[in-house]
Amino acid sequence: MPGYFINILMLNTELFEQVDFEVNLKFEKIIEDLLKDQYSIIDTFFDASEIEILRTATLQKFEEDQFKKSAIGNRTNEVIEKAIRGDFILWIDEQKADRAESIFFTKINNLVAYLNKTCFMGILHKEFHYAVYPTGTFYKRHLDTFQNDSRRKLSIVCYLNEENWLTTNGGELVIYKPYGGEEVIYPMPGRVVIFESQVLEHEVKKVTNDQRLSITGWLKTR
Ligand SMILES: O=C(O)CCC(=O)C(=O)O
Ligand SMILES: [Fe+2]
Repeated sequence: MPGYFINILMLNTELFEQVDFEVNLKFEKIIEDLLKDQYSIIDTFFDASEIEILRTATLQKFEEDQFKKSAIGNRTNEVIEKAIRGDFILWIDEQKADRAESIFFTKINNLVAYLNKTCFMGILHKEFHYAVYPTGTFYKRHLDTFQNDSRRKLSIVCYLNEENWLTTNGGELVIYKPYGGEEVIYPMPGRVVIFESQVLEHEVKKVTNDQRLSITGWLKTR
C-alpha cells in the first residue's frame, strides 16, 4: 500500500536548524505510526478538562436538537440509510467556532501545520462533525472516501465519552488492516484515532449501553 508520508525529519534534520522549527514529539509519534501502520492512536491528544468542555458542548447541542439523522454520502448526496449507520451528526463551522470548538481547532490546526511542514501533505481543507451514537446504533464497515470525496486523506476521530465509559458499552472502532488482522479500539475519552482515509476500512460496533460521543473529521487535499 502506498503511504502518503515522507517525514522530512528522517531525511534531513539539519534543514530545520536553519528555519524556525520545533520538533513536536507527540506529532512525530503520529507520523511514525502512520508511516508504519497507516493509523495512529493517541491517548492524550486532549486532556481531561478539554474533553469535559467539548463533551458538555456536544451534549448541549444534541439536546437542543441541532443534530440531524446522519446520512450516507456527502452533503450534496444524502441518502439516509439506517441499516448502515445510526449516528446523529452536526457539522462544525470553524468560522463560527465557540469556545469549545476553538480549543479543538487550535490543536487540530497545529497538527495540520506540522504535517504540511514535515510531510508535505498539502492539507488545504478540513471538515469535522459531532457524532452521537445512541444505544443500539453502529456504523457498518466502510471506507471514508466512498462516492466523490477522494480529497479526504486523513480521518480523525476524537472520543468525548464520560470518564467512566465502560469498555463493555460497545461502540468499538474496528480498523481492518490491509493485509489481514484488525485493531479493536475502545472510544475512551481524550483518545484520538487518525488513519488514512483512502486505505483503511473500519466500522463502529453497536453501542450496547449509554450513548457514544465523538467529533469526527477529515483532512483534505486540494
Ligand atoms: O466514530 C468512530 O470511531 C468512527 C466514525 C466513522 O467511521 C465515520 O464517521 O466515518
Ligand atoms: Fe468512517
